[in-house]
Amino acid sequence: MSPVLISPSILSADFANLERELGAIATADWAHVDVMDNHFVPNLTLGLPIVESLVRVSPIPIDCHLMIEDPDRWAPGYAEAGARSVTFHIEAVADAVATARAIRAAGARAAFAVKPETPFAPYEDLLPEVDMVLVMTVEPGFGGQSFMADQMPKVSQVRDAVRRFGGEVWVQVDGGVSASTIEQCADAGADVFVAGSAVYGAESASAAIEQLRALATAHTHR
Ligand SMILES: O=C(CO)[C@@H](O)[C@H](O)COP(=O)(O)O
Ligand SMILES: [Fe+2]
Repeated sequence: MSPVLISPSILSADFANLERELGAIATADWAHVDVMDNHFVPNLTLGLPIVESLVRVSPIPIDCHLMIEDPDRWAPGYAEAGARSVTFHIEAVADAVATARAIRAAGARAAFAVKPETPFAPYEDLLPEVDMVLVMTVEPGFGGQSFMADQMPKVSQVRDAVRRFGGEVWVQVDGGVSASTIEQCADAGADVFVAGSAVYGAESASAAIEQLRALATAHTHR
């Protein structure tokens, strides 16, 4: 297995042709699906019925990023629908341990995400309960925003905490990740990279995926 995972975000894809758009990223590791409810974030995308359909036609596993209120209630359903990984926001969840356990019990990898202004340190004790931590490198809600380099110390902090913990917890970055920003993410300790506009905005999605993979692999510490 490659030491890094590339997870293109279909938020930048053509929503009228999602099966074809998933086919275009078949050489990636995961397909990142941004679920937004217009409450936790000021944008509305798609929900469970569409994720169920995407799981059926996707050539690669689905990586669900839930930007929704009350993930305690909804997140396990995305795991039951067949998503490989389900990420809820720590700012939205009431019981992170119970939600992560319910996601894992339904057969998916569990993860929590932190917004740019949310510190990681108060949640370090959750590491045994999850398979990944997502450090947002933009304010959640929209694709195509500028990368926030000031989040790199937080990525390093998560990586250091994972080393101390000693288990295998992946560190994901999401927002503004491109050929010009991915190396600093890998240097800081990220190993799962979400990229929307950098992949779907490229002339060739597969060439963009390979370029991102090569750059990240050259800078990873995993
Ligand atoms: O979760 C989000 C936005 O909230 C992301 O997954 C974006 O979809 C990434 O898009 P780019 O910043 O890579 O264009
Ligand atoms: Fe996302």
